[in-house]
Amino acid sequence: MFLLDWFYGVLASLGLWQKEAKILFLGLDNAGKTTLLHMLKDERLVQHQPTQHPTSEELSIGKIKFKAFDLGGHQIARRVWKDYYAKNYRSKPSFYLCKLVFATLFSARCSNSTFPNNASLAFMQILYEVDVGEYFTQKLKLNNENGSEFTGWNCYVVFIVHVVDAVVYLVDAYDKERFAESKKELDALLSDESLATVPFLILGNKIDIPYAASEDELSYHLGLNNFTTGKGKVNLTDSNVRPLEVFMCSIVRKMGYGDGFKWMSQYIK
Ligand SMILES: Nc1nc2c(ncn2[C@@H]2O[C@H](COP(=O)(O)OP(=O)(O)OP(=O)(O)O)[C@@H](O)[C@H]2O)c(=O)[nH]1
Ligand SMILES: [Mg+2]
Repeated sequence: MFLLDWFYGVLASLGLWQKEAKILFLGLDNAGKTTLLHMLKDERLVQHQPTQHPTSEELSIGKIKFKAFDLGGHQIARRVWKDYYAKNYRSKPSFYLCKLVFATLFSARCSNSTFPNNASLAFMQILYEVDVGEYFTQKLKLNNENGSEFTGWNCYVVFIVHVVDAVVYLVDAYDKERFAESKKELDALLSDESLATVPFLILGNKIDIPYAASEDELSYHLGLNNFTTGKGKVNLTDSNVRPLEVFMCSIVRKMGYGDGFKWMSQYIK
């Protein structure tokens, strides 16, 4: 499995190995989302047709999930954009109480004192792709078909659903005429309550093209000068500040985005 090994290697080098990252790739049409996704997936440069209608693609390898949304730049597609992340993805952990009857499934394996044990919690995590929060159990006396009594449990679990871990927002740094348009869409994302705590990695792509914008120029036009939180290791845990940084890159030259992902990975739990 050369490809898989290689991919794990890449994810490790980007700091994402062993992280359950759900990352949205957003940005105007033609910014390079699909190119980046496929570069991360198989290091191949593929020419893609522009996305005419909003589409999503989820890559899942091991514990890592990339969820990519190519949302097209035309007006109709953009109206759907907000609906996409607002309805389907909530960044803040949302809680729901789930009642699971594990009597038949786990009672044989658990002693009274250890249910739910690590194995059953891991099972729930895998089954529901969530973190397990608080839980409490209720002991039950149950009967087998043959009438004999055995102990079972109702287990009430609060699942923590981390729906989006980060947003990678791509901007075509060469296409200066569309900076205002890109800013408008980015502003809408940044001011949306449902994405309030989500780290944003802004990638200024296509710097291999002469006269592409510099980082300063792009940050200025996107209105981010006062909002970037610092490259390198910056601890923002107690600050209530959303991690946000701009990294310039060229996906075709395979440069720049690696540093961005490494920066972002420190904010993915
Ligand atoms: N010069 C240059 N071109 C790039 C780079 N990255 C992507 N492109 C080109 O930009 C164009 C758009 O790339 P896509 O990946 O299809 O863009 P997208 O964001 O998925 O666009 P939509 O699907 O329309 O939303 C393609 O022709 C890519 O080859 C880069 O780093 N440098
Ligand atoms: Mg695309």
